[in-house]
Amino acid sequence: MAVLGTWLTARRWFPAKGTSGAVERVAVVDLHDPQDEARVGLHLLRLPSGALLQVPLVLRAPQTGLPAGLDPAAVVGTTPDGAVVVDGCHDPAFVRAWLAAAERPAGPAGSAGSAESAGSTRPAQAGPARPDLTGMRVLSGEQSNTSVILPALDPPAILKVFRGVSTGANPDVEVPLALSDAGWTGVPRPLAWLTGSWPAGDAATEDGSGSSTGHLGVLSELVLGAEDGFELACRHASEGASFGALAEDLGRTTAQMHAALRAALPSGTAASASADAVVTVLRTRAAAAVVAAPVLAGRAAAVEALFTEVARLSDLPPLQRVHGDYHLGQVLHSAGRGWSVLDFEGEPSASEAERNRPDLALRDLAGMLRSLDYAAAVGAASRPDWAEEARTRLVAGYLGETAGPTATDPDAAARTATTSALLRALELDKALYEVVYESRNRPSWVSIPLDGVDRLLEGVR
Ligand SMILES: Nc1ncnc2c1ncn2[C@@H]1O[C@H](COP(=O)(O)OP(=O)(O)O)[C@@H](O)[C@H]1O
Ligand SMILES: O=P(O)(O)O[C@H]1O[C@H](CO)[C@@H](O[C@H]2O[C@H](CO)[C@@H](O)[C@H](O)[C@H]2O)[C@H](O)[C@H]1O
Repeated sequence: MAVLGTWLTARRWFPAKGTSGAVERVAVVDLHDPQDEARVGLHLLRLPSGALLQVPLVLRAPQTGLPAGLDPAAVVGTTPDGAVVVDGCHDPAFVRAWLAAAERPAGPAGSAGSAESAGSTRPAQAGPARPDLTGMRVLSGEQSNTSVILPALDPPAILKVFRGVSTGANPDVEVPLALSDAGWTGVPRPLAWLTGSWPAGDAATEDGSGSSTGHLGVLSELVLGAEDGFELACRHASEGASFGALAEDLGRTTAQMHAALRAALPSGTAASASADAVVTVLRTRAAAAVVAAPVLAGRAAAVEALFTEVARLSDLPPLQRVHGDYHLGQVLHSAGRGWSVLDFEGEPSASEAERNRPDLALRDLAGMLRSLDYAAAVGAASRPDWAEEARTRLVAGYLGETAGPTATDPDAAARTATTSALLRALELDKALYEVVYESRNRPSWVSIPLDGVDRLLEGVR
């Protein structure tokens, strides 16, 4: 822990910025690199909040030197006995050890049935004996986790190391696996995943073993020639180019994702949501946001007034499994595949129960509407109607693909009004979350969601 020191707290993926309290190591999952004597360990650190953080490290004896091409900035420090400590995600020894230890689906995609949970007994296939790591590189973007691109693997892949680790199946393994097994091609196929165990601490374990098991990372098919949705949208905004057609297509992909989620992971609650239950969740989240970001305090009464309108709605749509943190940075666009959807982990700070809870599918659409607003701001959209056009086309694409209200439907007007009231409330909910997220992570961006909050509250008394 002394070696990690300030290196740890300065990482983009370190989630406890601005909080005090000790960070302690609770376990090390040891891995073995078949080609190197280095010690590869996945260090699991308990944060003051109780959450577990994964930090893969490679320790090398001083005389052995560093692997060729290793970024010198990946060296974290030196232990008192002289071992060089390397940030594992940058070190080929870690990737080889990970690939050797990971589980893989038995047969071709689509033949293996439904997704399994962490620690499953899905028959494993062996990993490559000598994986080709040529061109390996760590993504440097705004990520809560850490991803390593492995373009020379067969097939080309991306390894995502989960920084936040929790007991049980990680939705970012379970959901894409279920969607691909069900034949939906809008998600990159998971190729392998790693589970690990650690002492459960005070928590009671189901099997009485005193240890917890959970997913530590996933290797997925790399979408070739893909552009990140946020960068694509920002570029269109700054060039004054319409994003309408791409947004409409994204709306259709989103509706198809929701249909695939309903089919692959039925939620078991066919019943519609009650307006009271929806508003209770909205109020709880808004209250937490106001505590975390005092800049919202003056808006609390208007927020409550908008939510009260939702409490009056009847005939809400059924709940289902959703993406949970849907924004332009979670979708890729490529010429060959169109839109692909990533990252089913939900909001980074959500509890496991919150991530798996059936929800309103419109929550995802609302997230994407917020993201178009971000793209207009970050890309400094030169056309005043850029965001409005993209937003309208996104919703049109989505509703056109769902069995939404039709001209012959006698309740069409009422259902359209319910959809738009829910979308507005869910967009506000996301914007409040974003104010907290930006205050903690990118304070200079906080005005983007704050402007969104104010726009959504316009005219609300
Ligand atoms: N299968 C993939 N193919 C190509 N690029 C990917 C793939 N998965 C992720 N990426 C890239 O990695 C970035 C981060 O991935 P993501 O799963 O959203 O991680 P995080 O949860 O840390 O935000 C994406 O924005 C995208 O640029
Ligand atoms: O992708 P993550 O699961 O890590 O999501 C978190 O980080 C996102 C930032 O990368 C954050 O998204 C917010 O900023 C985006 C632009 O960078 C914007 O497109 C999104 O609409 C906005 O919410 C996300 O909220 C957070 O959970």
